[in-house]
Amino acid sequence: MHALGNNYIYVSTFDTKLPNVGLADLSRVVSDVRHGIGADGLILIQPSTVADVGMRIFNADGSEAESCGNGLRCVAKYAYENRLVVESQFSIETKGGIVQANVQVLPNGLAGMITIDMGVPKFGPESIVYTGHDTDGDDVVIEVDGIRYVGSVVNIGNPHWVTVVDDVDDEFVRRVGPKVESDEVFPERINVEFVSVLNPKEIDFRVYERGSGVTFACGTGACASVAALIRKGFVGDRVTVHLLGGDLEIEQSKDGRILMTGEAVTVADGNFHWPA
Ligand SMILES: N[C@H](CCC[C@H](N)C(=O)O)C(=O)O
Repeated sequence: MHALGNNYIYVSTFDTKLPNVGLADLSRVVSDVRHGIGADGLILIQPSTVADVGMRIFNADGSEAESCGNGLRCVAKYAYENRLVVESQFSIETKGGIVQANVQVLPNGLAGMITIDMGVPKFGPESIVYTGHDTDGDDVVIEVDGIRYVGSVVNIGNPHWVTVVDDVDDEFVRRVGPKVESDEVFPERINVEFVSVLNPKEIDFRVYERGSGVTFACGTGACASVAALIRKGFVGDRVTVHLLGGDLEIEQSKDGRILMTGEAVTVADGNFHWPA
């Protein structure tokens, strides 16, 4: 499945037995377009004792993340269409907390747009694992090639560093993104977002994801970016985020919750033959 081109291999443990391998290895193999299938990572859809369904997400490098916005919308679509849940509104457990899904049901009974209530984000270096000292409120300064860049730190289940740029330039994202992602002040690494404010209701967005690199879209990154920009007064409380793969609608509720609405697409289903 994919959401705005951010694709993962989804395995439901409700009806599939996982091969007897480490999940990090499984994610690395299935994500490899030459030796596996090709994706930004692996997502497990599994039973939960504290929510209607559970999700675990592994990046292409095998690292496990706390949450995944695009993944949550695809999990919600799968859970609804495969009758893992009975209602169109239900809860999903992630390592980063429990979120609420709301599935738009189309006339044909399939899932349309999906809204995930991502909860209230936390802000600033104290909300993540950070070992540096170059901070200013929510912001953390990272030096790359002798230039100091300021970014807002947001924890929306997983960690993000959001920097405002005049123009989201691909070369800049690919050059600066990995150096921030793996800077020593972030022992657990971090997702890196580059945003350009077009007007109070629209931003351009690019991402260098922790563990997957440049992806077409990052749902948690879009949520983190809008939350950070609202705090700075740069945008209103309803923003269209223009990502490489398409648009997400992000809204902050009166009580500070971040709501993300967007697509989820099923590409194929079948059996993966683990190498002997
Ligand atoms: N790379 C992220 C996980 C995937 C997030 C992204 N694909 C999304 O849609 O939120 C991390 O290590 O926290």
